[in-house]
Amino acid sequence: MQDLLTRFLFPMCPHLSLSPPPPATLWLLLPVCLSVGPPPLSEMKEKNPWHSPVAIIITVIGVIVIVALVIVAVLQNRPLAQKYKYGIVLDAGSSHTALYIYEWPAEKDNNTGRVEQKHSCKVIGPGISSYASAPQKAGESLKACMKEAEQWVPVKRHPETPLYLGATAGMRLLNIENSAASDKVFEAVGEALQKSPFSYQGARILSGQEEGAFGWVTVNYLDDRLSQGLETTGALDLGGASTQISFVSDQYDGSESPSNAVNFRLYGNDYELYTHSFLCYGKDQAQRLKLAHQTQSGPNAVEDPCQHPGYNTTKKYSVLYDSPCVSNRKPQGAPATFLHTGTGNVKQCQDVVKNIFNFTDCKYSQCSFNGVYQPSLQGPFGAFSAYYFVTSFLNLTDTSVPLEDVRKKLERYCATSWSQIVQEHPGVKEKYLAEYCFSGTYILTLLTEGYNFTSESYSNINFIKKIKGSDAGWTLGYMLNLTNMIPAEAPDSPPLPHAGYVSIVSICAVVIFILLLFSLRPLWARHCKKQQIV
Ligand SMILES: O=P(O)(O)OP(=O)(O)OP(=O)(O)OC[C@H]1O[C@@H](n2cnc3c(O)ncnc32)[C@H](O)[C@@H]1O
Ligand SMILES: [Ca+2]
Repeated sequence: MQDLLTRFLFPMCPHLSLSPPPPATLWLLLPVCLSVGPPPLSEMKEKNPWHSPVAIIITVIGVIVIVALVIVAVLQNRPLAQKYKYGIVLDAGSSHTALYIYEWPAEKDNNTGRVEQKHSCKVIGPGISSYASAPQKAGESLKACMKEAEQWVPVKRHPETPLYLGATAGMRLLNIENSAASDKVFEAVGEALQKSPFSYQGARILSGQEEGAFGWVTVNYLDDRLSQGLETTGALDLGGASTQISFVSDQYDGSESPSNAVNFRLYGNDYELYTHSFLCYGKDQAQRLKLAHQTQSGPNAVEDPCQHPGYNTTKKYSVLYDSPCVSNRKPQGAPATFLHTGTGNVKQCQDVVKNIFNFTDCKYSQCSFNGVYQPSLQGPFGAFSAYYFVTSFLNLTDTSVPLEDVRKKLERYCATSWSQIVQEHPGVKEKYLAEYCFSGTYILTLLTEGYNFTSESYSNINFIKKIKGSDAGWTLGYMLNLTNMIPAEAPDSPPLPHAGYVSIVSICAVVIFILLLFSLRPLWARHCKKQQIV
C-alpha cells in the first residue's frame, strides 16, 4: 500500500516536497495531498501548500481523530484488573465437615461467569452429628477452617461473602433418632458461624433429593454442559451414610414415581431430572447393615469374607448398633462384644453384601432396589466421593477395563493377608485399609446389581474427584442455586465481541475521514483556480 502511494499518489502532489517522504510520514501527508490538490503552476515554486490554513486544519483534525481512535481502541482493550466475589459452603457430612471457598469475576456473577473453587479446608475431627452429646464442640471444631477462610477471602469482601452450612445424612439420621439433639448441634454451629465476619445465611439439613440434584448441577456446570445445552452427565455420590444417583433419562417425565423428579430450567433449557438418595446406603452405614446381618446368625463371632485373612478385632455391639439404620436389628441377649475375623473371599463377600439389598419388591415398571423406581440408565456418569476414594486406592478407576478383570483384581486384593496389606501401605489409615475390600465389593454390587449397570454401560462411568480444579459434590450446585448464579434463560450476548466492535468503529471512522477529504478536493481545486485567475 505504501509502495502504491509513493509511486502513484505522491507524484500527483509535487507541491508537498521535492522528494517522496519516508513511508512512515506518507500516511500523514496523504490527507494534505488529497485535500490541497495540485496548485497552479505559477504558484508551484513560490507558495508552500503546508502553509495553507485549510490544509493545516484538516491535517490537525485528521491527526487528532486518528490518535483519538487509537487511544480509544487501546484503552478499551486494556486488560482490566479483575475483581472477584466469594461464597463459602460448609459440607457437614456424616464422616467429616469440609469448607469450600468459591470465587467468580465480580461483573459476571449473573450470567456465564465461571465459578471456581479457590480453596478447601478439611475440618479436623468427625462430622457434626457425632457431637450430639457435646454440641458446643461441633461449633468449636469449625473454628480453624473459618480462620483459614478469613485469610483466603480479601478483608473488604468479608461482609458481603455469603456463608452456608448444609448437613447431609449424618444429621438426617441424628434428626430421626433424636431431633432435640440435632437442634442443639445446629444451635451451637450457628453461634460459631455467626461470629465470623462473613454474611452467615444459615445452617440446615439438605433433603436427599437436594443432595442428589445439586451434585448433578455441580458436575454439569463444571463440565460446561448446562451453558452449552449439551447432553448431561449423571451423578453418583457415595457418602458415609447415604448414596445418591441422579440422571436425565428420555424415559422419565416424572409421571411414574413423581417423588424422584426434580425440574430445572437452566440457560433456557428444561431438565427433568431423576434423583434418589438411599439413606443408610453410604459406605459406613452399609458396612453396619452388612455386619448387623452377619451377627444375626452367631452373635459372638463374625467370620467375614470381606475382611483380609488374618484380620482379627474385637468390636462393641453398642457401637455397631448406634445408628437408626440398624438399631432395630440388635440380636436379643447379644453380648457386649463380638470377635470380627477375616477370610478374604470376594465371591462370598458379594453374597453377604447382596443381603443388605431387597431386589424383589417393586411396584413400578422397573426398580433399582428396596422398591425404589429407577428409569433405564442413560448417558455418561461421574462417580465421586467414596466411589473415587476407594477405586483410586484399588487402582480401579479405569472403566475401560472389563468388569470381569476388575472383579479378578479385587479378588486378589481381598485374598491378600491383613499383615501384608498393613505392611504395604504404611501411610494409610488402618480404618480405611480394613474397609477397602468391603468397599470395593460394595461399590461393584451397588452399581451392577443395585443400579443395573451392565458390562457395557459400566464403561460410561468416570470415577472423578475434581473437575477443572473444583471438587465434585453437592456444595457448588447448592451455592449456585442459592445465589441465583445460573440464569433460567440463556443470557443475551452482544452480536459482536468487544474487540470486533472497536475495530469496526475505527475502520468506519477512517473511511469517513478519507471520504471527507475526497469531497473537499474539488472545492479546493476551484478555490485554487479562482486564485490563479485573480
Ligand atoms: O455424604 P454423607 O453420607 O453425609 O457422608 P460424607 O460426606 O461425610 O462422606 P464423604 O464423601 O466425605 O466420605 C465417604 C466415605 O469415604 C470415607 N473416606 C474418606 N476419605 C477416604 C479415603 O481416602 N479412603 C477411603 N475412604 C475414605 C469416609 O470415611 C466416608 O465413609
Ligand atoms: Ca457427602
